[in-house]
Amino acid sequence: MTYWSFEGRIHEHWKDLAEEYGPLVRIGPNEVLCTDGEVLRRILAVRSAYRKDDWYMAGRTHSDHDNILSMRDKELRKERKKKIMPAYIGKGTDDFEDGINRSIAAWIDLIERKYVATGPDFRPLDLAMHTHYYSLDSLGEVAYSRPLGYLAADRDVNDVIAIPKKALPLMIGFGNYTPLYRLLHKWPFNYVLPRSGDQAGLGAILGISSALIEERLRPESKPQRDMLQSFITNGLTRDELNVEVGLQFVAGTDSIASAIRMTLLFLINTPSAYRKLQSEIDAAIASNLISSPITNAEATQSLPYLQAVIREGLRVFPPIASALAYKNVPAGGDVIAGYELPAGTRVATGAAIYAMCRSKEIWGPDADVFRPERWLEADEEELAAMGKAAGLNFGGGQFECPGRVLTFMNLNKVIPELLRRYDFTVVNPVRPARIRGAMMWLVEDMWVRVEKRQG
Ligand code: HEM
Repeated sequence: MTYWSFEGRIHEHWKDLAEEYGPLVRIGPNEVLCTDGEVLRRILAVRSAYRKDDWYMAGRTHSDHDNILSMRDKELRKERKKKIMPAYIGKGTDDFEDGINRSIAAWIDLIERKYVATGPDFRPLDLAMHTHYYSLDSLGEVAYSRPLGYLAADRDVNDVIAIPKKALPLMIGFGNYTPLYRLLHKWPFNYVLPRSGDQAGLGAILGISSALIEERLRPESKPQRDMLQSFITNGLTRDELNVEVGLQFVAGTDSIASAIRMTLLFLINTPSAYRKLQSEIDAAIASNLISSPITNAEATQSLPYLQAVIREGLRVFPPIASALAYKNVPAGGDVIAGYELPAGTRVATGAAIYAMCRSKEIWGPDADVFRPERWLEADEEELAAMGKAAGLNFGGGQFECPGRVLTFMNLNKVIPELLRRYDFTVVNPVRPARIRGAMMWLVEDMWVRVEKRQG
């Protein structure tokens, strides 16, 4: 497991094991991989007695305090969720769309200034980096009411993207030895972890978010209507603010960047789907069905093919595909696929995502193919089953990702805004990008040529 983790291909290994051995595979002395959708939903359900395993310590952004991802105690999790969920569903905040619109405008402005090809003369654009700059700025807009400035700088300021990319394979590799995590969070080993105020890497982002929190907590500062303000209003303490805001950057930027960039890459490489989507967008513009910038409601109501593209993009390339995300079998044990599992057994629910999203049993012989049409051809019953399987992308039940609303809003807006203006082609069709999986995807060199569309 460690070897495959360092190689960046552990997700393929899980998929192969599930194909070879069926819905329950013993992957370690006390560890199993389960790919039975019904069982997974039962494990994750709101009332399930399963709890997060200590593996989740990997999700800590600060050694001394847990965030909602790393927190394992059920009661503490419930309490914390009550305080953070209003922000995630936009209760009491300004419309998330305003912030997203500002970031899309900044990205388009950057493309217009530097990357539009004129004849043979063109400057390649790295979609791997640009999608990440966009997601950092857009989260800054909705979380703090200000962009972090990555699109304006058009570079990885303080290596906040490059350094975590180097660290993630190590974290995932060591994640196979959970006791090492416990050690890593203790003095003096915790000195190797990122710290707020570091000059570079995640620590630099934690420093920026901590400064913004301090600024907002000053008695004289004017309250805003953003996620940070909602966290404060709902009672998060200074320490809790730091860990929850830090987590937003860990969980909510690379994931959205990956969803945008991989959906775009699959579209570029599937010209029939690319053209169909552009035609749908053009027809909607001609019939005045969508504004500029497009609203989330318009995208969901007037662009059915876009909806299919988004669902297919998330299915074929799940943004978080190689996290083990162990949950512990509760007291009394459990029976899965006819096997009795004792209390404490670790069920790798996260490792199931890629295997399920690419399962031929669920999706048919073309499971590995990007084919948005499958979402439009399915009848109601099939659609419900497909939605359930692909929905695992966001976890589920008591462990469900709270960033779902933001994710779909970003995809609904960014993809049509780019495709209505530009045509993208990959610079190197033989190797469109360098991609490795390490919980998130480590994507480099996704160079594209951008041409402005006529008319
Ligand atoms: C394509 C986008 C995304 C995907 C696929 C995704 C997926 C996931 C998954 C699989 C989990 C873990 C479930 C588990 O522990 O079993 C998770 C948790 C989480 N995600 Fe997301 N996520 C996405 C975007 C976001 C965004 C945009 C944010 C925030 C701005 C976010 C914040 C979180 C948080 C805070 C948790 C921890 C929840 C908890 O433990 O209760 N995610 N996400």
